[in-house]
Amino acid sequence: KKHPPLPPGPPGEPLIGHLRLIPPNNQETLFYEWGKKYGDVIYLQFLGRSIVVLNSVQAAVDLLEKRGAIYSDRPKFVIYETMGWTAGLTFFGYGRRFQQHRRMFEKYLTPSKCTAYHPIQTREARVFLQNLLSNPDGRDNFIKRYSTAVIMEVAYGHQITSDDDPYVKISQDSGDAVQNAGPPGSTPVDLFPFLRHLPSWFPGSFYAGFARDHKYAIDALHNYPFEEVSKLKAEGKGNNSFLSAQLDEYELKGSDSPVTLEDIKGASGLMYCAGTDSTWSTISMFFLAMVLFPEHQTRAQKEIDAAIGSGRLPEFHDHDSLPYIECILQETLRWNSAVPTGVPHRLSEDDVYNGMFIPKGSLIIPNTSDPRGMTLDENVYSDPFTFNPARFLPKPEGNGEPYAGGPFGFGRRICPGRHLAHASLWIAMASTLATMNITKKLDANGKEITPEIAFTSGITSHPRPYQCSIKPRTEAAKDLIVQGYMAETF
Ligand code: HEM
Repeated sequence: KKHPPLPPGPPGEPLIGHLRLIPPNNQETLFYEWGKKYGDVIYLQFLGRSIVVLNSVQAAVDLLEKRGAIYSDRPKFVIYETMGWTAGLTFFGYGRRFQQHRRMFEKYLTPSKCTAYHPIQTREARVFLQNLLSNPDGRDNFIKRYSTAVIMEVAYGHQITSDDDPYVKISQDSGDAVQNAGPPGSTPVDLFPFLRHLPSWFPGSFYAGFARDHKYAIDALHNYPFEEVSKLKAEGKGNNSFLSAQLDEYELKGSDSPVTLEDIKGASGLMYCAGTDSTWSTISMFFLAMVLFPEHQTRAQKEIDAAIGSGRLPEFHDHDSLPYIECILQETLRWNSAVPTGVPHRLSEDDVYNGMFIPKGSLIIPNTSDPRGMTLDENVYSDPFTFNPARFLPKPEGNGEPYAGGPFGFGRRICPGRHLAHASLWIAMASTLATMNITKKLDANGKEITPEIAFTSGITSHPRPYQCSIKPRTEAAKDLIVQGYMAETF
């Protein structure tokens, strides 16, 4: 059949295409390099499977949003399925089950519903500050604990009070499993599902073995909270959570319920999983940015001092009087966001874009929020590698540049947790800036240690471990942290 030419791309090898050219990790960097050479839309091929990488927001909006009816399917996530993700929205194709799960999430996570979770976020932000005060070197663990605590309470109504809590273990094991499961939807096993049946030493099968070994963690994530909340409900003590609300609706609708108990388990497990690592990673990026670009920290602190003084901690109602904090949040998402190559979409019909033929079944990878991808577009962002929150302020104070499109995905699959995520990020950032100074650590010779800008690879990307010094800004700030913690937890 005659069709227009495929999008441009690097030459592949006979039969195997680009199989050997695409690295298993940090693919986004290579995609960006190819994008600069071949254009915004590049075509790759793995043993006959088409992959299209989108390197500009324009192309992603044109295809994933404007043509959402055919670009919202997902490829098969064989690795995640093997691991036990059989009822999670992220992994559903575009169809009835997708619509049902999407409704469950959207109904529970509207901007106005999300204001009901502010007290949880505020309390956990205060606990976070107290933890930083007691042990600044535990920063990354405390960020993780904060992100986990918020989403765990929203999803399951469970409040973490100690590290021995069984939910903490479940969260650690499931987080490790997801984080190390390879590029989502594009490992060799995802592209050639027969590999899942071969032993993990067989070339290309490694992630299938990994998935089998970690299924226990994903099963526990689905079953344990479900059983705990069901038990509470049986005792007439249901809690205020996504899981409990879904069970209430299920009971109310009885046999007319459009979803099953498996759907409810899957949706709550996914909410927990999708919301934890991404928030944790984004707050870690924020700390890294504050160490490397201290001038913006100083400017934000001046803004906080002028707007709310130094006699109390920030609250959500301060949001509109702290525009620079919002710019810092947005710049963190642009500079280095948590999900660098998004989650791949799948094209469900042949399409033609700007004279290029995109075949049905292509895996569409939006090279989104990484600085090496769309947000590095020099036509949109001046000096794009530099962390500069002022770029968003209107001219002449700033550059009037737009917030990054893409950190939360695109079109009909855009992240349904983005309002909750935004609030978690905002209160953590504002509270930290109001009370702490984040600076470079000194080595044994008194020389500053400059953290490297480097990231892990996986469905979410974290800064590689780095050191920094975190100290209260003043004695008064220290008192505020302690008082805030006591007021929230006793
Ligand atoms: C900073 C935090 C977060 C970031 C950067 C982020 C980013 C993303 C991205 C890039 C996608 C893929 C969208 C696409 O396919 O086009 C996504 C999907 C998703 N996110 Fe988030 N997310 C965050 C927090 C959350 C939270 C807090 C929740 C839940 C409360 C959540 C739930 C989901 C779900 C369920 C999906 C799958 C949507 C679908 O397939 O239709 N995310 N997220």
